[in-house]
Amino acid sequence: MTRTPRADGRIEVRGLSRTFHTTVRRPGTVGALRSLVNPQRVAKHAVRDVSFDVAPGELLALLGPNGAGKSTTIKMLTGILTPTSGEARVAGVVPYRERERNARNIGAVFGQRTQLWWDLPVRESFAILKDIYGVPAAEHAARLREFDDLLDLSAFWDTRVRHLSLGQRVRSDLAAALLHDPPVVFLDEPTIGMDVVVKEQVREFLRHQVAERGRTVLLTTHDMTEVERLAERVVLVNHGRLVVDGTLEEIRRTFGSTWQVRATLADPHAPAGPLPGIALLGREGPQVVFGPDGPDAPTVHQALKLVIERYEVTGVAVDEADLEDVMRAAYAQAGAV
Ligand SMILES: Nc1ncnc2c1ncn2[C@@H]1O[C@H](COP(=O)(O)OP(=O)(O)OP(=O)(O)O)[C@@H](O)[C@H]1O
Repeated sequence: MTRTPRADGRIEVRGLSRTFHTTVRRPGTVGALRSLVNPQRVAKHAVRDVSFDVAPGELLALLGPNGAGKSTTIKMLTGILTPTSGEARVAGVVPYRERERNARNIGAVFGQRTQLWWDLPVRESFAILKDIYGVPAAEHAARLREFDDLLDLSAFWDTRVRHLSLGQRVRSDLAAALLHDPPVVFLDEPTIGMDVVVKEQVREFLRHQVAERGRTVLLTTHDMTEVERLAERVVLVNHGRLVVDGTLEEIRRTFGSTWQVRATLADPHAPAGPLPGIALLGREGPQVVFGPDGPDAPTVHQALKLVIERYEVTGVAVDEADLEDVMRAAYAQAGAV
């Protein structure tokens, strides 16, 4: 058995901002010449005054449209970029001040590119990482066994990285990122382009790493199924700013209160009426339809429980707003800044 990580994997982000300065070319030949002599500088505020916390052992999804500032935030937390202002701590370390110390506490996987040695078989990359991080041999072997059980690595770990399929490569990257047992893991679109079976395998692995190993995970993805399967809490960013921070339940309640609970009553003549925060939307014989009533309406799961407790039912069905629609509503309402 591998031990659970000892360092406190908390992530603290306070007023974090990052501005990029780039030069733009003026149009036309004269413009190009002018730009050579007097370059036109423009400021891009990629991340603006962002604050949030991730508790040890929590999986948080950092969501936002293309260009919202997610990767720039992760780069500051991994120590690759220095913020323009604000502060961040990852497992107690300021990442961009103490890059090496931070590297020992974190694992990072960027779905679009590998951190493994392209020309080496996967297992040799693992051996090099073991030496770099000074992982004791028995611990390394035990962890590899655990990762192999969950990710089926041995089927391809003697293959050179350059010959791996995308799914095999990302599974190898995940294992490589966690071999030194970091308390904090950053995943930037880890399952992009994977087939559904491999995606589910990777999600199961991540659930296991959070629940059984107590790792803190910060995940970016554009895949709402992934968010529903993995995340309890979500931070939404848009144009570099944080626009929503809440649990999926809170976000659904605020931006997607369009659920319906349809129940079939055992007695078709039994009286039916509203419940606290729940309106009776319609009735036809034994079929009754309930929906949310007001801003303090319960979630669909709570409503389902209340309906079943209150009425004797022979069948029940639930319609819930699609998470994609909920997020669109969240951007439209909260993101219009
Ligand atoms: N090195 C850089 N120089 C200049 N501008 C940059 C640099 N890196 C990022 N940006 C800009 O900062 C903004 C935020 O980019 P970022 O990559 O953080 O977005 P993202 O939310 O990760 O997007 P995606 O979902 O497309 O990956 C974008 O407008 C991007 O063009």
